[in-house]
Amino acid sequence: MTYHFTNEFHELDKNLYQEYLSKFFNKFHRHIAYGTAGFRDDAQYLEHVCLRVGVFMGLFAKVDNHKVLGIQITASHNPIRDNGIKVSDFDGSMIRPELEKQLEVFVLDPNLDNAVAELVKILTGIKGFDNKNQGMVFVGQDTRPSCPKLVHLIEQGLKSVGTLVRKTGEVTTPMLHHNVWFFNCFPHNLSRSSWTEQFTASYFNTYWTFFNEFMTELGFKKKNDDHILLDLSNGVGGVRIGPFKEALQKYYNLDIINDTEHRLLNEQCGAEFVHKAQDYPVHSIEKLKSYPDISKVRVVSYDGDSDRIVYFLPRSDFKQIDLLDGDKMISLFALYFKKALEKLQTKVEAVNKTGLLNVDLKPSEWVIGMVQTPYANGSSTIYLRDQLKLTTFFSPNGVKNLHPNAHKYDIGIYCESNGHGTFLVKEKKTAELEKYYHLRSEDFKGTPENLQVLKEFLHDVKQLYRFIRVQNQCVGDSITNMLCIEAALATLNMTGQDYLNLYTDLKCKNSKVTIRDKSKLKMSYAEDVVLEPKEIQEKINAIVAKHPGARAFIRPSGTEDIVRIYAESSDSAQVDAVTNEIKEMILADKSIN
Ligand SMILES: CC(=O)N[C@H]1[C@@H](OP(=O)(O)O)O[C@H](CO)[C@@H](O)[C@@H]1O
Repeated sequence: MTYHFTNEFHELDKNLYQEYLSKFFNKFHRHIAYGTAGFRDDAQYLEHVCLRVGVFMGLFAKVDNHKVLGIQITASHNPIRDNGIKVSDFDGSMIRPELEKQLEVFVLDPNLDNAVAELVKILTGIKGFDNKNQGMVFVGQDTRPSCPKLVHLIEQGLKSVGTLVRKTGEVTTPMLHHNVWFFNCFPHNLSRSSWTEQFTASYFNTYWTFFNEFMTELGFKKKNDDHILLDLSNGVGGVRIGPFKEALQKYYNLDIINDTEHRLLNEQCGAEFVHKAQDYPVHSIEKLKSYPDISKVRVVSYDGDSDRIVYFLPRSDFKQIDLLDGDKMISLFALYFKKALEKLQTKVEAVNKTGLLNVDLKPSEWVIGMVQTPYANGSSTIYLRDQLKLTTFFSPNGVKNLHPNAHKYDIGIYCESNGHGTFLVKEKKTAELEKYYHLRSEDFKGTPENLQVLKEFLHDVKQLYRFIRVQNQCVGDSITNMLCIEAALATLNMTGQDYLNLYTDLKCKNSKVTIRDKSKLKMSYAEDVVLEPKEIQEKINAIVAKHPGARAFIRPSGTEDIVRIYAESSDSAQVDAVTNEIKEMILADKSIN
């Protein structure tokens, strides 16, 4: 194989690339796709992929000489032997769709010259691209043993095209995305040569500052018998929770389990386990038994890289849990925003009558859009659409699909049922609120009644602004979602039980089955109808028709070599029956086996 990078590429090291490529390409013996959340596989098959992703991102980084891109090595909820690669665009969100497709082509092309030439053609069409630029990429990792080697290969790929690398060490995936967003999009005093820990510290400083202000303004006081028990899935969250753990004691009695045994990553613990098994994570029961009043406890589980979160309420017999999943979380956020906007509208009208301020905010016109996947519990959609009267939209699975759909609304709230999601508020809307953030009623002159109206308006507008700033809007983030859930519950004066009672979940089951070739299944846009082979969907329809009130679908997983089966109904026996019948039908079907 020969490589003809042009000399124009800054500090190009062809030999370095050649050496690594010959060593690792032969291990690359199977098709690898950019799945639901980036590349993911058994770590031993990712060496070549890392090298290629490094070259790709190194070239993409040359679009901007002053900004940075990000790469995170993690396989999130997967077993410890797996690993994966997630990539961040300049705005801190997942890489733009056109380049995501190209990245897959780039990794699979056996001819590197070809791959580079094609990529450069595309990058040339992006404003700012200049192959003499020296880009920079932040590279983070989770706690898996395979990470150091894969990070090293990413680094070699980046360096081979002359791009600068800043290794941020063990960080959660949302922290990596935050660091990129913060450096590129938020006002700060850092430069590319600042200490890595200064970027990382910005994460705590940004979100904690706004949360702390929010809770202080609310007058929230710690209650002695309320406890939060945090399960960190033995993942990278355990490495980075420290400052939050300490600071949060101001408002909550917070205990942490499953934070340091990294070799037991995701085993019987964490958000994926709790969501799928609907069971207590390991070590939680002993801890729960030590609390005086279990009805006052909320258990919170993060996944391995801390981008997903679920809550649950324990029961006194420790046999079942009451799950508060991603659908419940966004229902709470929707309720918070709906009430906050309604209240703010009345405050705007009142303050405008005082003549002290001329406020041009129109909160009642802001559009809140809810984006869910077909895995969303049917009851949540009914609550959001019929009770809260909000727009609901169904997107394919995977944050990369939900996120852009949520961008269409003034406030776009999205989440996968498993707890992966966030809310997005248009920058223009956030700026409209920010205008009032530094105003103080003490600096105005007027009657006491008018000043009181002004004070109340400023309180509400600032609280809404702070709430928005507590959220990491790049990707789903367990830490910031937890802060937002707690801030919303405190504002709405809701207990864990009130949160659970927002609506009653239908019974549901997520199961998996392995077939010979999952790629034979061609799916509809939202991935809940099998388009090909047609007969499979007909058979599913026939099974579901036998169980009135049930809903079920199958879809090939984008992160594992399996097909997922989802079934829901108000009757759990029916859920089991539908699941089993679909499972048997799939295993017996010759067209996919
Ligand atoms: C049903 C389900 O839980 N699917 C998960 C899972 O994707 P699959 O493509 O279904 O394997 O992993 C993704 C990445 O973590 C997550 O975004 C998604 O929600």
